[in-house]
Amino acid sequence: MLQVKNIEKYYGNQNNVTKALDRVSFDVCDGEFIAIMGASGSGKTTLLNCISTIDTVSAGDILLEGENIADLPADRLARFRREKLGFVFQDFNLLDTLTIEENIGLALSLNHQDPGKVQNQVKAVASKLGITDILEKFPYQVSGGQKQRAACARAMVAGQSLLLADEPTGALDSRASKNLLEIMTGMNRDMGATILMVTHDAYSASYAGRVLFLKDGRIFNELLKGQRNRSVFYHEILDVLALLGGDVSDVI
Ligand SMILES: Nc1ncnc2c1ncn2[C@@H]1O[C@H](COP(=O)(O)OP(=O)(O)OP(=O)(O)O)[C@@H](O)[C@H]1O
Repeated sequence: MLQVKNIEKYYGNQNNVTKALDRVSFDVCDGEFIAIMGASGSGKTTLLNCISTIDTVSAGDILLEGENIADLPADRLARFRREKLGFVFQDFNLLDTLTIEENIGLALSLNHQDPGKVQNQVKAVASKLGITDILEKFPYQVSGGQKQRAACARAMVAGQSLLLADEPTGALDSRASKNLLEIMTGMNRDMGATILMVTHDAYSASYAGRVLFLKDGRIFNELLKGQRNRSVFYHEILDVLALLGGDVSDVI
């Protein structure tokens, strides 16, 4: 589904260059749940921004369902993002002036879909994520955990291929975080969502099936959960983080 091939990203100019990504390559298969971890400044957000077409790579290629995103003309980018990518951010990014229902259906409405059909699709996904009772409310009237579930619904309501999550539990307390991670696991396992999640948090990463560790812009290690349970996987993630060095308190 997603091929990241030897990508590099430099910031700055000739006198002051920061290499944020250094020959990063990996593939994501349809139906995978992958976490990307690394200390602050290791390149996680840069990687996500390049995959989400918000930023461009300095070298290398990113292919989503065989299509090279660097070749997309500017006028197709917004539509590409709406149709192929779903986003879940730390700070929810819901529009305050729209109801939860309107927020979830926004990508479909922007694609000029029939309002009746939009409503049916929104209701179907909202019911799966347990937020049917808040559809008429505005974001300020619901909890952080409910907002994030609405963001998850928005991220997959249009049948988007890939859900990109940037520190999705960052603004939630531990109970709401656990609830969201269980919802995301359900979206992955039962609804076939392919998820790429950036996180500082080993507990969040332990819900994924595979964890990629970035260090200084390069892939330092990779862990596969396989048949192990989440708690064993969590401890293995902590072991790799200890090897990664740096300020461990920063990454757990
Ligand atoms: N717009 C920019 N201009 C210049 N340098 C940048 C820019 N964005 C990021 N960088 C640099 O690129 C490197 C990678 O940054 P990035 O934000 O991707 O790291 P991160 O792993 O997401 O960190 P954090 O966990 O703190 O968000 C860092 O050295 C950072 O200072």
